[in-house]
Amino acid sequence: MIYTVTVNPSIDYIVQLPQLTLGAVNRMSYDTKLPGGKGINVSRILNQLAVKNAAWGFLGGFTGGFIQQQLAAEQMTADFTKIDADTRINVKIKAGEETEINGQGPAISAPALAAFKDKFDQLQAGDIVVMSGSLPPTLPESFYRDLIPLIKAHGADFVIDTTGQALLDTLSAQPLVIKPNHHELAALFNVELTGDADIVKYGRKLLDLGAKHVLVSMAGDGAFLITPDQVYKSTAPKGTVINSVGAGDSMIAGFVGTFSQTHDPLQSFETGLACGSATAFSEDLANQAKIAEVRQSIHIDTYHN
Ligand SMILES: Nc1ncnc2c1ncn2[C@@H]1O[C@H](COP(=O)(O)OP(=O)(O)O)[C@@H](O)[C@H]1O
Ligand SMILES: O=P(O)(O)OC[C@H]1O[C@](O)(COP(=O)(O)O)[C@@H](O)[C@@H]1O
Repeated sequence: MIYTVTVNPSIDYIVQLPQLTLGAVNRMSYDTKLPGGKGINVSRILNQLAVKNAAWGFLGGFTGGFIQQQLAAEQMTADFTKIDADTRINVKIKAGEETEINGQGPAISAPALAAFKDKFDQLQAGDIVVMSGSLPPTLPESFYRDLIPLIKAHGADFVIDTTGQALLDTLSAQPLVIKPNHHELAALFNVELTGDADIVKYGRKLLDLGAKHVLVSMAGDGAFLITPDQVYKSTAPKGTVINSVGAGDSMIAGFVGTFSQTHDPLQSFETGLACGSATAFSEDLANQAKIAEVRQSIHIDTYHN
Protein backbone atom coordinates (compact mmCIF):
# COMPACT_ATOMS: atom_id res chain seq x y z
CA MET A 1 0.00 0.00 0.00
CA ILE A 2 1.23 3.51 -0.80
CA TYR A 3 0.41 6.40 1.55
CA THR A 4 0.92 9.99 0.43
CA VAL A 5 1.47 12.74 2.99
CA THR A 6 0.47 16.31 2.12
CA VAL A 7 0.85 18.42 5.23
CA ASN A 8 0.25 21.62 3.25
CA PRO A 9 -2.44 20.93 0.60
CA SER A 10 -3.83 23.70 -1.56
CA ILE A 11 -6.57 24.64 -3.90
CA ASP A 12 -4.63 25.42 -7.06
CA TYR A 13 -6.41 28.42 -8.56
CA ILE A 14 -5.31 28.42 -12.21
CA VAL A 15 -5.93 31.69 -14.01
CA GLN A 16 -5.25 32.49 -17.63
CA LEU A 17 -4.94 35.93 -19.17
CA PRO A 18 -3.40 37.17 -22.41
CA GLN A 19 -0.84 39.19 -20.47
CA LEU A 20 -0.25 40.29 -16.90
CA THR A 21 0.25 43.99 -16.24
CA LEU A 22 1.42 44.75 -12.72
CA GLY A 23 -0.25 47.74 -11.07
CA ALA A 24 -3.34 47.53 -13.35
CA VAL A 25 -6.72 45.75 -13.35
CA ASN A 26 -6.27 42.50 -15.29
CA ARG A 27 -9.23 40.38 -16.55
CA MET A 28 -9.01 36.61 -16.68
CA SER A 29 -9.85 34.80 -19.91
CA TYR A 30 -10.21 31.46 -18.08
CA ASP A 31 -9.95 30.15 -14.55
CA THR A 32 -10.34 26.83 -12.74
CA LYS A 33 -9.84 25.43 -9.25
CA LEU A 34 -8.07 22.10 -8.72
CA PRO A 35 -7.24 20.10 -5.60
CA GLY A 36 -3.50 20.54 -5.14
CA GLY A 37 -0.49 19.92 -2.98
CA LYS A 38 2.26 17.53 -3.94
CA GLY A 39 1.14 14.36 -2.15
CA ILE A 40 -2.46 14.83 -3.30
CA ASN A 41 -1.20 15.09 -6.87
CA VAL A 42 0.77 11.87 -6.40
CA SER A 43 -2.36 10.12 -5.12
CA ARG A 44 -4.50 11.41 -7.99
CA ILE A 45 -2.04 10.00 -10.54
CA LEU A 46 -1.71 6.69 -8.64
CA ASN A 47 -5.50 6.43 -8.91
CA GLN A 48 -5.26 6.88 -12.68
CA LEU A 49 -2.68 4.08 -12.72
CA ALA A 50 -5.01 1.92 -10.57
CA VAL A 51 -2.36 1.65 -7.83
CA LYS A 52 -3.88 1.31 -4.38
CA ASN A 53 -3.09 4.31 -2.17
CA ALA A 54 -4.41 6.55 0.58
CA ALA A 55 -3.89 10.31 0.95
CA TRP A 56 -3.02 11.69 4.41
CA GLY A 57 -2.38 15.22 5.65
CA PHE A 58 -4.32 18.16 7.08
CA LEU A 59 -7.43 19.86 5.68
CA GLY A 60 -9.53 22.65 7.15
CA GLY A 61 -12.16 25.28 6.44
CA PHE A 62 -14.15 25.82 3.24
CA THR A 63 -11.05 25.29 1.12
CA GLY A 64 -10.36 21.96 2.81
CA GLY A 65 -14.01 21.02 2.22
CA PHE A 66 -13.61 21.69 -1.51
CA ILE A 67 -10.57 19.44 -1.73
CA GLN A 68 -12.32 16.69 0.23
CA GLN A 69 -15.29 16.81 -2.21
CA GLN A 70 -13.07 16.73 -5.28
CA LEU A 71 -11.14 13.73 -4.00
CA ALA A 72 -14.38 11.91 -3.13
CA ALA A 73 -15.67 12.60 -6.66
CA GLU A 74 -12.60 10.76 -7.98
CA GLN A 75 -13.24 7.81 -5.61
CA MET A 76 -9.95 8.43 -3.87
CA THR A 77 -9.11 6.97 -0.49
CA ALA A 78 -8.42 9.99 1.70
CA ASP A 79 -7.94 10.09 5.46
CA PHE A 80 -7.06 13.71 6.28
CA THR A 81 -6.78 15.10 9.79
CA LYS A 82 -9.18 17.99 10.33
CA ILE A 83 -7.79 21.38 11.36
CA ASP A 84 -9.63 24.60 12.27
CA ALA A 85 -7.85 27.01 9.92
CA ASP A 86 -8.47 27.25 6.16
CA THR A 87 -6.30 25.18 3.83
CA ARG A 88 -4.32 27.57 1.59
CA ILE A 89 -5.06 28.69 -1.98
CA ASN A 90 -2.14 28.75 -4.44
CA VAL A 91 -2.47 31.01 -7.46
CA LYS A 92 -1.03 29.83 -10.78
CA ILE A 93 -0.98 32.63 -13.36
CA LYS A 94 -0.67 31.68 -17.01
CA ALA A 95 0.05 34.78 -19.03
CA GLY A 96 2.61 33.65 -21.56
CA GLU A 97 4.93 32.60 -18.77
CA GLU A 98 3.77 30.60 -15.72
CA THR A 99 3.93 32.50 -12.41
CA GLU A 100 3.08 30.74 -9.15
CA ILE A 101 2.11 32.41 -5.87
CA ASN A 102 1.93 29.75 -3.15
CA GLY A 103 0.44 30.41 0.30
CA GLN A 104 2.29 29.73 3.55
CA GLY A 105 -0.40 27.43 4.88
CA PRO A 106 -2.51 27.29 8.04
CA ALA A 107 -1.59 26.65 11.68
CA ILE A 108 -1.60 23.01 12.78
CA SER A 109 -2.64 22.54 16.40
CA ALA A 110 -0.89 20.11 18.77
CA PRO A 111 -3.95 17.76 19.01
CA ALA A 112 -4.24 17.65 15.19
CA LEU A 113 -0.55 16.82 14.96
CA ALA A 114 -0.89 14.01 17.49
CA ALA A 115 -3.94 12.57 15.66
CA PHE A 116 -1.99 12.67 12.38
CA LYS A 117 1.01 10.86 13.85
CA ASP A 118 -1.26 8.11 15.25
CA LYS A 119 -2.07 7.08 11.69
CA PHE A 120 1.48 5.78 11.25
CA ASP A 121 0.64 2.90 13.66
CA GLN A 122 -1.23 1.17 10.82
CA LEU A 123 1.82 0.93 8.50
CA GLN A 124 3.03 -2.52 7.51
CA ALA A 125 6.25 -3.93 6.08
CA GLY A 126 6.46 -3.21 2.34
CA ASP A 127 4.30 -0.09 2.50
CA ILE A 128 5.67 3.10 0.94
CA VAL A 129 5.05 6.56 2.43
CA VAL A 130 5.50 9.47 0.00
CA MET A 131 6.09 12.76 1.86
CA SER A 132 5.89 15.79 -0.40
CA GLY A 133 5.77 19.53 -0.41
CA SER A 134 6.33 22.51 1.82
CA LEU A 135 5.64 22.61 5.53
CA PRO A 136 3.10 25.05 6.98
CA PRO A 137 4.82 27.62 9.21
CA THR A 138 3.92 26.06 12.57
CA LEU A 139 5.69 22.77 11.77
CA PRO A 140 9.44 22.50 12.43
CA GLU A 141 11.93 22.07 9.59
CA SER A 142 12.75 18.64 11.05
CA PHE A 143 9.12 17.48 10.57
CA TYR A 144 9.74 14.97 7.75
CA ARG A 145 12.96 13.70 9.31
CA ASP A 146 11.09 13.12 12.57
CA LEU A 147 8.44 10.99 10.77
CA ILE A 148 11.04 8.60 9.35
CA PRO A 149 11.47 6.51 12.55
CA LEU A 150 7.67 6.04 12.66
CA ILE A 151 7.85 4.64 9.11
CA LYS A 152 10.96 2.52 9.55
CA ALA A 153 9.64 1.02 12.79
CA HIS A 154 7.06 -0.86 10.66
CA GLY A 155 9.52 -1.94 7.94
CA ALA A 156 7.99 0.51 5.47
CA ASP A 157 9.92 2.58 2.89
CA PHE A 158 9.72 6.31 2.29
CA VAL A 159 10.01 8.72 -0.60
CA ILE A 160 10.64 12.40 0.01
CA ASP A 161 10.04 15.35 -2.28
CA THR A 162 11.23 18.50 -0.62
CA THR A 163 14.17 20.84 -1.07
CA GLY A 164 17.33 22.13 0.60
CA GLN A 165 18.55 21.05 4.00
CA ALA A 166 15.21 19.39 4.85
CA LEU A 167 15.87 16.96 1.97
CA LEU A 168 19.58 16.44 2.74
CA ASP A 169 18.70 15.65 6.36
CA THR A 170 16.65 12.60 5.30
CA LEU A 171 19.14 10.96 2.93
CA SER A 172 21.01 8.88 5.48
CA ALA A 173 17.71 7.07 6.16
CA GLN A 174 17.78 5.86 2.51
CA PRO A 175 14.71 7.18 0.71
CA LEU A 176 13.52 4.85 -2.06
CA VAL A 177 13.66 7.70 -4.56
CA ILE A 178 14.13 11.46 -4.57
CA LYS A 179 13.43 13.81 -7.48
CA PRO A 180 15.11 17.19 -7.41
CA ASN A 181 14.71 19.15 -10.63
CA HIS A 182 18.01 20.40 -12.08
CA HIS A 183 17.62 23.82 -10.40
CA GLU A 184 17.01 22.19 -7.02
CA LEU A 185 20.01 19.86 -7.57
CA ALA A 186 22.26 22.86 -8.24
CA ALA A 187 20.93 24.65 -5.14
CA LEU A 188 21.51 21.58 -2.94
CA PHE A 189 25.25 21.75 -3.66
CA ASN A 190 25.44 25.49 -4.24
CA VAL A 191 26.90 24.95 -7.73
CA GLU A 192 26.09 25.79 -11.32
CA LEU A 193 25.39 22.71 -13.46
CA THR A 194 26.97 23.19 -16.87
CA GLY A 195 25.94 19.97 -18.64
CA ASP A 196 24.90 16.31 -18.38
CA ALA A 197 28.20 15.25 -16.76
CA ASP A 198 27.62 17.72 -13.91
CA ILE A 199 24.04 16.56 -13.39
CA VAL A 200 25.18 12.94 -13.16
CA LYS A 201 28.09 13.86 -10.87
CA TYR A 202 25.87 15.65 -8.35
CA GLY A 203 23.06 13.10 -8.74
CA ARG A 204 25.57 10.39 -7.77
CA LYS A 205 26.52 12.42 -4.69
CA LEU A 206 22.88 12.06 -3.56
CA LEU A 207 23.22 8.28 -3.96
CA ASP A 208 26.42 8.41 -1.88
CA LEU A 209 24.52 10.31 0.80
CA GLY A 210 21.95 7.48 0.96
CA ALA A 211 19.18 7.84 -1.65
CA LYS A 212 18.41 4.49 -3.34
CA HIS A 213 17.37 6.05 -6.67
CA VAL A 214 17.76 9.63 -7.89
CA LEU A 215 15.56 11.17 -10.58
CA VAL A 216 16.69 14.56 -11.87
CA SER A 217 13.91 16.20 -13.84
CA MET A 218 14.53 18.96 -16.38
CA ALA A 219 11.01 19.99 -17.43
CA GLY A 220 10.79 20.02 -21.27
CA ASP A 221 14.35 18.65 -21.52
CA GLY A 222 13.43 15.29 -19.95
CA ALA A 223 15.08 13.57 -17.01
CA PHE A 224 17.87 11.36 -15.68
CA LEU A 225 17.49 8.25 -13.54
CA ILE A 226 20.65 7.62 -11.52
CA THR A 227 21.03 4.28 -9.75
CA PRO A 228 24.12 2.63 -8.23
CA ASP A 229 24.33 0.30 -11.29
CA GLN A 230 23.25 2.45 -14.24
CA VAL A 231 22.44 5.96 -15.38
CA TYR A 232 19.58 6.48 -17.84
CA LYS A 233 18.56 9.61 -19.72
CA SER A 234 15.39 10.44 -21.62
CA THR A 235 14.52 13.51 -23.61
CA ALA A 236 10.91 14.60 -23.13
CA PRO A 237 8.44 13.77 -25.89
CA LYS A 238 7.21 16.76 -27.89
CA GLY A 239 3.67 17.98 -27.35
CA THR A 240 1.62 21.06 -26.64
CA VAL A 241 2.27 22.14 -23.07
CA ILE A 242 -1.03 23.13 -21.47
CA ASN A 243 -0.31 23.16 -17.72
CA SER A 244 2.91 21.83 -16.23
CA VAL A 245 1.78 22.31 -12.60
CA GLY A 246 2.05 18.86 -11.05
CA ALA A 247 4.37 17.38 -13.73
CA GLY A 248 7.01 16.63 -11.08
CA ASP A 249 4.47 15.06 -8.74
CA SER A 250 3.16 12.98 -11.65
CA MET A 251 6.67 11.72 -12.40
CA ILE A 252 7.11 10.62 -8.78
CA ALA A 253 3.72 8.90 -8.81
CA GLY A 254 4.57 7.01 -11.99
CA PHE A 255 7.95 5.90 -10.67
CA VAL A 256 6.70 4.83 -7.23
CA GLY A 257 3.51 3.20 -8.56
CA THR A 258 5.41 0.94 -10.97
CA PHE A 259 8.27 0.33 -8.53
CA SER A 260 5.80 -0.89 -5.90
CA GLN A 261 4.58 -3.50 -8.39
CA THR A 262 7.79 -4.49 -10.23
CA HIS A 263 10.86 -3.35 -8.24
CA ASP A 264 12.26 -2.52 -11.69
CA PRO A 265 13.83 0.97 -11.81
CA LEU A 266 13.87 1.20 -15.62
CA GLN A 267 10.18 0.34 -16.06
CA SER A 268 9.41 2.71 -13.20
CA PHE A 269 11.37 5.49 -14.93
CA GLU A 270 9.36 4.90 -18.11
CA THR A 271 6.05 5.26 -16.27
CA GLY A 272 7.36 8.34 -14.44
CA LEU A 273 8.36 9.99 -17.72
CA ALA A 274 4.99 9.18 -19.30
CA CYS A 275 3.06 10.58 -16.33
CA GLY A 276 5.18 13.77 -16.10
CA SER A 277 4.83 14.68 -19.79
CA ALA A 278 1.18 13.56 -19.94
CA THR A 279 0.41 16.04 -17.15
CA ALA A 280 2.32 18.83 -18.92
CA PHE A 281 0.15 18.13 -21.98
CA SER A 282 -3.13 18.21 -19.98
CA GLU A 283 -5.25 20.97 -18.44
CA ASP A 284 -5.53 19.14 -15.10
CA LEU A 285 -3.26 16.28 -14.03
CA ALA A 286 -3.00 13.55 -16.67
CA ASN A 287 -5.62 10.83 -16.98
CA GLN A 288 -5.02 7.18 -17.74
CA ALA A 289 -5.65 7.56 -21.50
CA LYS A 290 -3.18 10.45 -21.87
CA ILE A 291 -0.53 8.57 -19.89
CA ALA A 292 -0.94 5.50 -22.15
CA GLU A 293 -0.74 7.67 -25.28
CA VAL A 294 2.40 9.53 -24.15
CA ARG A 295 4.09 6.29 -23.05
CA GLN A 296 4.28 5.26 -26.74
CA SER A 297 6.71 8.08 -27.46
CA ILE A 298 9.04 7.64 -24.47
CA HIS A 299 12.60 6.73 -25.40
CA ILE A 300 15.23 6.00 -22.76
CA ASP A 301 19.00 5.75 -23.39
CA THR A 302 21.71 4.35 -21.19
CA TYR A 303 24.05 7.21 -20.30
CA HIS A 304 27.83 6.59 -20.31
CA ASN A 305 30.52 8.94 -19.07
N1 LIG B 1 7.25 21.08 -21.19
C1 LIG B 1 7.31 19.76 -21.02
N2 LIG B 1 7.29 18.94 -22.10
C2 LIG B 1 7.37 17.60 -21.96
N3 LIG B 1 7.53 16.98 -20.77
C3 LIG B 1 7.57 17.75 -19.65
C4 LIG B 1 7.44 19.18 -19.72
N4 LIG B 1 7.49 19.67 -18.46
C5 LIG B 1 7.65 18.59 -17.65
N5 LIG B 1 7.71 17.44 -18.36
C6 LIG B 1 7.95 16.08 -17.84
O1 LIG B 1 7.67 16.05 -16.45
C7 LIG B 1 8.88 15.82 -15.71
C8 LIG B 1 8.86 16.63 -14.41
O2 LIG B 1 8.76 18.00 -14.72
P1 LIG B 1 9.64 19.13 -13.99
O3 LIG B 1 9.08 20.44 -14.45
O4 LIG B 1 11.08 18.90 -14.26
O5 LIG B 1 9.33 18.84 -12.45
P2 LIG B 1 9.01 19.88 -11.27
O6 LIG B 1 7.56 20.29 -11.51
O7 LIG B 1 9.16 19.06 -10.03
O8 LIG B 1 9.98 21.01 -11.39
C9 LIG B 1 10.02 16.19 -16.66
O9 LIG B 1 11.21 15.48 -16.34
C10 LIG B 1 9.45 15.75 -18.01
O10 LIG B 1 9.60 14.35 -18.16
O1 LIG C 1 4.06 22.68 -1.09
P1 LIG C 1 4.62 23.63 -2.12
O2 LIG C 1 6.10 23.52 -2.30
O3 LIG C 1 4.16 25.05 -1.87
O4 LIG C 1 4.02 23.20 -3.51
C1 LIG C 1 2.63 23.09 -3.69
C2 LIG C 1 2.29 23.20 -5.13
O5 LIG C 1 2.98 22.20 -5.83
C3 LIG C 1 2.10 21.47 -6.64
O6 LIG C 1 1.87 20.26 -5.96
C4 LIG C 1 2.71 21.24 -8.00
O7 LIG C 1 4.02 20.72 -7.86
P2 LIG C 1 4.97 20.35 -9.09
O8 LIG C 1 4.61 21.29 -10.23
O9 LIG C 1 6.36 20.54 -8.57
O10 LIG C 1 4.69 18.93 -9.43
C5 LIG C 1 0.82 22.26 -6.71
O11 LIG C 1 -0.30 21.44 -6.82
C6 LIG C 1 0.83 23.03 -5.40
O12 LIG C 1 0.21 24.26 -5.54
